[in-house]
Amino acid sequence: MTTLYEERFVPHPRDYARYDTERLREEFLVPVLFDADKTRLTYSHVDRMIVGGVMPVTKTIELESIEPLKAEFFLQRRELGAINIGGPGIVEVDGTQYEIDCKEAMYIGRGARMVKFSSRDSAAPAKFYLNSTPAHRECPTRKVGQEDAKVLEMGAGETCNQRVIRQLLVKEVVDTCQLQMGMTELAPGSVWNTMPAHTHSRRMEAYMYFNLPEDQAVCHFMGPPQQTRLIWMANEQAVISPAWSLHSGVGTSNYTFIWGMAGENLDYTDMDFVQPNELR
Ligand SMILES: O=C(O)C(=O)C[C@H](O)C(=O)CO
Ligand SMILES: [Zn+2]
Repeated sequence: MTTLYEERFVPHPRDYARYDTERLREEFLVPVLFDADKTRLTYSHVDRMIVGGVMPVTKTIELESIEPLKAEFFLQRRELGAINIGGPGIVEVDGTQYEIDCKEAMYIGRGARMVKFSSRDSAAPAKFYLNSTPAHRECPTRKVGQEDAKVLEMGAGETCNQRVIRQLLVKEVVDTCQLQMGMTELAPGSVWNTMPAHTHSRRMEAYMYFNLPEDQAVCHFMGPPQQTRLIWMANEQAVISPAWSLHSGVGTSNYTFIWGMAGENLDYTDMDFVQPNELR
């Protein structure tokens, strides 16, 4: 088996408030994304986003449909974003090859039948982080490099949240149905992401932390702003944030993360902010 998957359902915020540490992790944390020569997928019923990873080492990995999709091929009714966080890689879509280096993205539109992932060098394998959502129309497949990103400078050293947001798959850069993705890099010495925190009940979100030293951790905050909980996360793990939850984190060291969203609109700026002194 090249593809391993699991299915997650939608927790209610009233039930969430009673979860213990283990249950919180079972429902929201995606602990393993990358496995040599495998595709790992988590099908969340939160806006039906699939969060996953492909790490081709010794072979080319084809994106396979999974049983819950009941589809002839993976992208029959879906769109896909893939961001490489490893060594140089190649994404092939219906016979066309795209060279995807570290921190570069691919958007693959609905209807693409054959998607393949490979690495240039098995000693430095590519690691493609995937987000996929249902799509109602076909948008053109294209590569999105760092130079194409819309860049936002956020935060300040004084509040330990200085960071650069690179919006890769957003409506100003690429045409998508509902998927948005990008990458946020913290400045050295800054540890807080997404602070001040926000919610956006119009969209769910998934975060994937990387470039975090193996012996360090990110403490990820979630929940309604008046009832927050935390999940301790390691390098290259993801977390699912339902539309009722905020999503913010603090690291014991420097890190970068990829965010991906799906839902009602494609308006990145549509957020309801919560100031730090309002959180509970
Ligand atoms: O550091 C940040 O702030 C973010 O990266 C915020 C995310 O992009 C986000 O939550 C978008 O809704
Ligand atoms: Zn958000």
